[in-house]
Amino acid sequence: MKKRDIVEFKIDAMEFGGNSYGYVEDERVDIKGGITGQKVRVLIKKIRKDKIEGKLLNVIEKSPIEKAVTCKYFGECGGCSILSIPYEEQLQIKEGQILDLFAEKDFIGFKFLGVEGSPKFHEYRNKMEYTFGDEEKDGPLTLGLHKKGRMYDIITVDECFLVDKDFRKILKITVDYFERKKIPYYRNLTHKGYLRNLVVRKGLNTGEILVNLVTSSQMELDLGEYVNSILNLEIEGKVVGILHTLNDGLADVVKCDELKILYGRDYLYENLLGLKFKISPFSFFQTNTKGAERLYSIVREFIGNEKDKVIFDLYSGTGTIAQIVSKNAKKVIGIEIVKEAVEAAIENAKLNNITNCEFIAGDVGEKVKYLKEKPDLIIVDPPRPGIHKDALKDIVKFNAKEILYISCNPKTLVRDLAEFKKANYDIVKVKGMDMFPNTPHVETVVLIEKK
Ligand SMILES: C[S@@+](CC[C@H](N)C(=O)[O-])C[C@H]1O[C@@H](n2cnc3c(N)ncnc32)[C@H](O)[C@@H]1O
Repeated sequence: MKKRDIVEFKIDAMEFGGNSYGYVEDERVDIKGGITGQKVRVLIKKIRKDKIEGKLLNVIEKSPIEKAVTCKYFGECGGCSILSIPYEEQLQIKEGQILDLFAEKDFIGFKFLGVEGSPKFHEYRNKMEYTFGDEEKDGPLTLGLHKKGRMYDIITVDECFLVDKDFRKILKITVDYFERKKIPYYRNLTHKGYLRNLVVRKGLNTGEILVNLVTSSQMELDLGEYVNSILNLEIEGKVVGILHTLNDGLADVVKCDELKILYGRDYLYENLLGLKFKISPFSFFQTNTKGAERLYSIVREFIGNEKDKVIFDLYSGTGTIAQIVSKNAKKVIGIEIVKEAVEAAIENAKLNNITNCEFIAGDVGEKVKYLKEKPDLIIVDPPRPGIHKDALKDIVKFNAKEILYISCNPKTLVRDLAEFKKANYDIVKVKGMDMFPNTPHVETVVLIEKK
């Protein structure tokens, strides 16, 4: 086998995160995407001593496990890559992936409670970040998701069932409006153009919707007519704010240079487990509301009913977990790097009449070592890269009896658990919660205890 060869093989197994592999003449080839049992055509991209990497060109034969009904964009769109696998089997695959990763580190003797399915399998997302573009050179304006494996081609996904009807209607009216006006989209190659993203957020329990149009500052456009078209839409929810974010950053990510409120307010409210949360446009909030209610209930179950604990909530976002566990606590201290999320957390605690939570803005790696309290329980919920090794060293120094680790990446989770094990922590309980049906991702909750 050599670089640029095109090979065909059957996929042997899928790994956590969406990669899979198969064998060509006893040599393992790793690819992005793919489902166990599919016969695929693959372009060999890299041959290294320890690894051969290929690019999936197309699926020649479906896998026998692909029995579920898919959507019209399946196979072309980069989202929902395992939609064709029946949901029960998706959960089994995720369970196997978590257990494999734990086994690779020789973790044994813990209670594994399986992977719980999301209460909603379709229309579960409360936030979508759509991109403006086109599907073919100089074709009509599109607004939606990236085509699979293509950086610059965008498919309009106005029939996508990851979100509810309101999202689909807002997307459709937006793309039609700007196509009619012939407004150019921002091209990432030349950095010229205006329309960049449309971010829609909805409180699934309150019905409140926030629409955020993200553009460059290369044009000055009167957006009054667009705002009215959104406000006149017949939808189930209620649009509480229409925002205009200016972003002249070169990277293809939503970043805010300036935020203008075109209508209403720049936040929405969501209710979760009897608490009210104010969510600002750029703060982290779990994207599967019904799944988040289950995830946080698992957190409550894992920490038990013992009262008067001192709890740290590290990587606290808008303070959801801190407030949910506050009933069991004498005091909760949250640390979060996004300043506006901390401001929202403080406001949220006031809104919920919670007086025993304190939130600190900053990097866990810098702030945690200065905390004076002695925690009984430390909750960590880091982003995908996991806990920075220096922060982990400082966390361990607190000698807390229990640590509850919530992770959206079981690979970095097991890496960090191995460090906690070295510091004399034992894994007690593990449970997966599927916050992301039809995608290769899964959330894992782990309780560890000091020996
Ligand atoms: C997976 S989210 C968890 C948020 C929150 N626990 C929740 O359930 O909504 C991870 C959070 O960590 C924050 N974060 C990322 N790196 C950080 C760091 N070095 N220090 C503090 N917070 C960080 C992110 O902004 C994000 O809000």
